[in-house]
Amino acid sequence: MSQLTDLPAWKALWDHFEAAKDVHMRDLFANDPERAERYSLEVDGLFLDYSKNRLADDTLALLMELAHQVGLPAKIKAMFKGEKLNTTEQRAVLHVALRNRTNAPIKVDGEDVMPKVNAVLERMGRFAHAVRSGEWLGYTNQPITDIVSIGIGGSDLGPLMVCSALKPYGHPRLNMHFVSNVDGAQLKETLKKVHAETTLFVVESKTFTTQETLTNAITAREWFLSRARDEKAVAKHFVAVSTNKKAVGDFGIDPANMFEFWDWVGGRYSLWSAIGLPIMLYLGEENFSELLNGAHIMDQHFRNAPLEANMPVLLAMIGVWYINFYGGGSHVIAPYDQYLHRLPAFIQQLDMESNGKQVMLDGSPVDFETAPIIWGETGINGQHAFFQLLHQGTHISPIDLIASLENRSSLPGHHEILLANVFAQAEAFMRGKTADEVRVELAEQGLTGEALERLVPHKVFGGNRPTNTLLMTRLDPRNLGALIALYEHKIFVQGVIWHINSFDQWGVELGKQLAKTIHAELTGKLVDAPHDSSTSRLIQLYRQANGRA
Ligand SMILES: O=P(O)(O)OC[C@H]1O[C@](O)(CO)[C@@H](O)[C@@H]1O
Repeated sequence: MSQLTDLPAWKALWDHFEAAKDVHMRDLFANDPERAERYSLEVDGLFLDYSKNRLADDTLALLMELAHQVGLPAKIKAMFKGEKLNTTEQRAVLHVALRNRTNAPIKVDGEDVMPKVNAVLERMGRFAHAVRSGEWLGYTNQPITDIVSIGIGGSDLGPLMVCSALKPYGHPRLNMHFVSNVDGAQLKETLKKVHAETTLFVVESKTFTTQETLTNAITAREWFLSRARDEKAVAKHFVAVSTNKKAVGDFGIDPANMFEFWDWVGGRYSLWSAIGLPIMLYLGEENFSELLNGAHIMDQHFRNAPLEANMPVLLAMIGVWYINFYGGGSHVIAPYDQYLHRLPAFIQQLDMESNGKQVMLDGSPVDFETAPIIWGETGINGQHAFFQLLHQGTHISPIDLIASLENRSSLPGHHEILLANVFAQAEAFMRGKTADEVRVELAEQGLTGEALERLVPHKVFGGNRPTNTLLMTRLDPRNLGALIALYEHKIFVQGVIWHINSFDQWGVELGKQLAKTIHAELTGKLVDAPHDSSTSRLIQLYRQANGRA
């Protein structure tokens, strides 16, 4: 495999970095009045301003050259063609088929997957219609009022994030609940809020072997049966979403109540599949279709736009510039929208579980950084918490500022304040405040001499801190679909650059294995498995506290 670090563009980028690393964005803006226009682009209802980054035309040209040299265009084609890019599991990577609105055939092992994708989508639509219209009745013949989605990771975060983001589109009779944590507190608190007669449980698990989800599902079923007192009633109140028909049957959910998806849909890329059932139940078939439409528009853009005018590619390569050259190991997602408050958590899994890898496709170790640490919070709350570090700390953390132009809260006076803060933060991160500007400001406040000078270094902002501003016309299903697909493809591009497999997640396995043994020890089924002294002591402490010493 050609080594990334041996590629001419990689080497040229290092030379360029040495020459350009100290350039200040203030100067880049001063020297190019058209910078904002040239360094921005729009895809449908999504506008990206990437002008407030430490890069110039030659930087971008080299980054695009690197993308060509690693063979990105061919990899994009390969994904859409259904090639098995997930090489450790021998699986295709085809979340794009789930939102393939043209219905052009997409083949896996010679079989066009579109007919089965559409068949499941239609079934989901019929079921969602029955629940939403009130035709689907519980065991006491009442319509469903509460939906409890039980899943974790990719089988939770997508539906949770989308249902939160699109709450204004939600069905007025339906209350959505999401249970992921095996800490019984979450399920217990949820069950306090619902009634067995009017609650539908959607058990979501790609493998249907995930301990957290199955434990929660079993407890939920026991709770339900303790009220309904009729096994037959389960069929009206439990449905499953999975790739594993047998395990669903073994669990006791009628396969007729199972919505299927396939191993070529990665967990964290699965909200477009039947895993999106809670979304469809809450938002309806039309809005779910719009979500798919938005993603499809981004897919088409990603597939067809030249690299230098390709939104996911630009975001990815700008990320590579900071991660690999500036050593910026973290990336902040800051939505200025309360409805998007779960977006940072969603993108955190999407990015870190995909690209948190240390070996390349051929198994050899990487000798460069891969995925950044993704973190974030609603921007306005972040401003009053961690933005201090982003402005004056020692790390460089690029930030995505995400907002909608249209006001959805309909409370007068709020949206302008919100957007003023988005734009002000982007400006402040870029411009900073020089020592001379601080002096003028302090002098205006009446300070002079030593008192003034003592304060100056504390009040200086270096600026030159990178941000991308992503604006949606409005936060609606279609724009949200496009936004999510944008991040999915960005992450794919970075994985291609780094020669890693973005679609497996072996790193989550070891802890799961060890937990099985320790669980057996905590429950007295196994005595004293070999551990290090720290782990043994922690187990001992648990036993003492629970009278099992
Ligand atoms: O859908 P499942 O099989 O229950 O898995 C849930 C999550 O667990 C993981 O495998 C990691 O723990 C994720 O990749 C996945 O989204």
